[in-house]
Amino acid sequence: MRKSKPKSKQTRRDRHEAEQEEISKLNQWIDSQKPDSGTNPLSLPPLPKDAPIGPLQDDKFSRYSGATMFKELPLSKRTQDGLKRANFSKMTDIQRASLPHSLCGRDILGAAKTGSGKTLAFIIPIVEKLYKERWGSEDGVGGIIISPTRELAGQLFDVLKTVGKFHNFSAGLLIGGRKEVEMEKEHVNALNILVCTPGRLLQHMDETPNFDCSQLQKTFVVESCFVLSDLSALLAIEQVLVLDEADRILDVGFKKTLNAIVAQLPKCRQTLLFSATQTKSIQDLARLSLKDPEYISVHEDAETATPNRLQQTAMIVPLEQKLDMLWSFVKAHLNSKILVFLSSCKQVKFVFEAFKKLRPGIPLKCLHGRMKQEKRMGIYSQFCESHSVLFSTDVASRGLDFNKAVDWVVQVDCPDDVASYIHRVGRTARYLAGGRSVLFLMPSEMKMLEKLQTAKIPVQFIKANTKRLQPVSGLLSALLVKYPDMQQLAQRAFITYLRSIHIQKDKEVFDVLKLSIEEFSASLGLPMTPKVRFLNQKIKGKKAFGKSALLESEDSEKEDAAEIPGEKLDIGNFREESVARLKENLEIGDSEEEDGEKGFLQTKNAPNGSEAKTGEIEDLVPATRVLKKKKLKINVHRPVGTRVVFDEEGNTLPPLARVADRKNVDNSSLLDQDKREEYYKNMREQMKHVDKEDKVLDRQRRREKRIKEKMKRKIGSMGLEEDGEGEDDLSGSEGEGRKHKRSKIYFDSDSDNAEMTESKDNAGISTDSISLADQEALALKLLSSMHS
Ligand SMILES: Nc1ncnc2c1ncn2[C@@H]1O[C@H](COP(=O)(O)OP(=O)(O)OP(=O)(O)O)[C@@H](O)[C@H]1O
Repeated sequence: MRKSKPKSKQTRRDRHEAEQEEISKLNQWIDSQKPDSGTNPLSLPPLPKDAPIGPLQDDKFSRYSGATMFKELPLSKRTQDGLKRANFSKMTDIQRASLPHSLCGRDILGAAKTGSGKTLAFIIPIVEKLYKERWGSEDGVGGIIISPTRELAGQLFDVLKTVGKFHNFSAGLLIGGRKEVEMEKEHVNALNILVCTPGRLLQHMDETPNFDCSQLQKTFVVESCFVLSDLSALLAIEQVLVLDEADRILDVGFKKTLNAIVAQLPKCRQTLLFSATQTKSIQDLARLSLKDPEYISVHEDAETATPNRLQQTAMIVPLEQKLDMLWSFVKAHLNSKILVFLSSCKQVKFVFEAFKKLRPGIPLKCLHGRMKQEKRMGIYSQFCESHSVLFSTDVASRGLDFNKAVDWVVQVDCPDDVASYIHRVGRTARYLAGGRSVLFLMPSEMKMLEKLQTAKIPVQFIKANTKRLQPVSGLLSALLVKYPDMQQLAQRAFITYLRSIHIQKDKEVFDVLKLSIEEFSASLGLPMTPKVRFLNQKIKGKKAFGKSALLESEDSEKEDAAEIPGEKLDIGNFREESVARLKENLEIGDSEEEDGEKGFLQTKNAPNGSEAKTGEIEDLVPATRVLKKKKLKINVHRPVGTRVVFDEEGNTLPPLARVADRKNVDNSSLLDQDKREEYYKNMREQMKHVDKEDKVLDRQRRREKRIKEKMKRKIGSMGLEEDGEGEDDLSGSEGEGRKHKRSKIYFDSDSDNAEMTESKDNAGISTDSISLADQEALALKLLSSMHS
C-alpha cells in the first residue's frame, strides 16, 4: 500500500480534516440509503444515466442499492482511485448484490459462479471499513482474510494491494511453508490487514506475543477466507473476518483449526463468507456466530451452475487408457494453456516426470502440496505467464485466477464430488472469457455424469475416437527400465491412485473393485502389478483381479504409510466417518500442510470405535490450540529395541508372529524383490545390446543417406530433374522420417496447432530425454521380449 511522503503539519491537518469530512459524508450516505435487510439489490432498477451521485439537495443522498457502477457506491476516493487504476468500473452481479449490504456492516453469505468477481466483493468492504474507522499503523490488525491455500492467499493479497493502493494501511501475507515465521512474529502486530492460511494464523495466535484477538468486535467472513481485524489493539472497535472458499474452510479438513481460531475471536464481528459452492449448513453458520446474514446467491435461478461461456465435455476413458488419452490430448493442443487435474501428489509427479522425458513439445509444469513453497509460488507465476501444461492436484482447484486465461481444464481423475468439479472447471472461462473442459470418466464412474446433470451442469457426453489414440504405455515401460527412479514413482502413483479411490465417500461413483488393476499397472509401464495390501481381502475371489501374480512391494508399503500416517490397516474395515477423515487428510495434505499434520492425528483413533468417539467429543469443544504433531508416548516397560507390529485388524502381533506368518503363508515378497532386480538387470542388459544394434544401424543408415545424397548431387550436376518423392525415400533415419509427419490431431485441436512443427517439440524439455525413435524401438523390443 501507499508509502506516505513527509508532509508539513498544516498539510497533514488539512488532509485529516478532509478525510474526516469524507468519512462523515460516506457514513451519512450509507445510513440514509441502506437497503432493507433481506432485499436483493439486483432486483432494483439501475440508476438513471447522468443521475447525480452522492450528496443531493436537502441533505439527501443518491440510492446506491441497485447501482451498476463502482462510482455509484459510497466508497472513499482512495478506493475509487484504486479501482479506476485497475480498470474496474462496472460491477459484476455478485458485487452489485452484496456490496450495498456489506458496506453497511451486515454479515454476508455470498454465492456466485466461479470467476464472477467474488474477491472484490469482500476486499472492498474491508478496506472501506478500516478507512472509515481511521485505522492506523498503531491500531494493529484490523482485518483478516483466510484462504484455504497459499497460492490463493497470495492472489488475494495482490488484489488487496491493487484496491488499497492509495490507502495507508499495512498488509501482510502469512502463509505456511515459509521460513520467516520469526520475522513475521516481530511485525504481525503492526499490520492492519492479514491475508493468511488457517494454520499460519493459528500459529501466530498461539505463538506470537501480544497477538490477541479477544478485542475483535466485528468480523467479516468471505468465501473460504476469513478476514479478522485488529487482533491486538486494545482500542479495536470493529473487525472483519473473511472466509474465501467458505465451504472448504468450514469442512472437516479445517474443522479443528477453524474452531480454534473462532474461539479466540470476539462474538461481535462482521463476517463475510463467499464461495461458488456455498455452505447452507446451519451448524457451520452457528460455528461462526453469523448474525442475520444476508444470503446472496446471484446465480441460484440461472440455468447452469457453471459459467455460460464454458464448454464442458465428458468422455469414457478406461483407467488403462487414461495416460494414452492425456498424451494424445496434449500432443493435439500444443499451443494451449492446459490445466490437468490428477488425484494425488504421486500421480502428478509420475505423469509430469514421465511426460517430460517423452517430450510432447510444450513446456510442462507440476504443482502439488508436497512441493517447497518457493517452488509452488514460482510454478504458479510461470503458469500465469506462458502456454504450458500444468499437472496439479486439487491444490489449484479453487479460487486461482491465472493471469493469461486457461484454455482447457482436463480432469484425468474424477473429482470427489460435484462441488469439486465446479471449482476445477472454474479455473477457465473466468469473468468474460470462454474456456473448455474435458472430464475423463471410467465406465464405473458414469454415475458422476448423472450427478453433474442433476446439478445443472451442462456436460456434453462425447465418444473418444480411440483410433487416434497415441499409446504411451510402451514408451513408459522403456522409461522405467532406463530410469530406475521412475519405477518408484510409477509404483507410488499406482498405489496412491487405488487408495484415493478406495477411500472416496461416494461409493455410487467410486468402486475400487471395478478397476482393471493389472491393465492399469501395465499402462504406467510397470512390468508387474504391485501388491496392494489394503486390497488383499477384496481381491480374493474377485475375477477382476484374479489371475495376477502379485508382487509385494516394500517400497510401496512405506509410501502408503507416508501418505496416510497411522493407516496400516484395511481401510475397508473403517467406519464411513473414519474413511471420510482419511480422505480429508489427503486433501489437506495438498492445501495446507500444517493443518494436514493435525488432521492426521485423528486417524489414529479410527480403527477403534471408542477412541474415535473421543475425537468426536474433542470436535465439539473448540480447542484453544489445535493439536500439533502428537508426541509419541514412550512405553518404558517395553524392552528396548522391540518392534510392535499390528495385524490388518489393528491388533498387536507377538514379535515373531509376522515372520512365522510370512513363512507359512507367503514369502514371495523377498523372492519377488530378487526377481524384480533380476528382471531389471536383464532389461538393462538387453537395452545395452539394443542400443549397440541401434547405433550400428544408425551409422549404416547415415552412410547410405550420404551415398544417396552424393549420387543425387551428381545426377543434379548432370542436369537431371530432382524427384520430389525421392526426398522421402532418402530420409535417413526413422526419426528423421517421422519429423515430417504431422502430429496427430485429437479432440478439437487448436486452430494454430496444425502449424506446429517438430522443432517446437523441444521447447522446455529436460536434457535427459530420449528421442522418439529410440523410445519406440526400445519399446518394441521390450514388448516383444516381455511376450516371448
Ligand atoms: N467488476 C469487474 N470488472 C472487471 N473485471 C472484474 C471485475 N470483478 C472481477 N473481475 C475479474 O474477474 C476475474 C475473476 O474474479 P475473481 O477471482 O474475484 O472470481 P471469483 O468469483 O472469486 O472466482 P472463484 O469462485 O473461482 O474464486 C478476475 O480476473 C478479476 O480481475
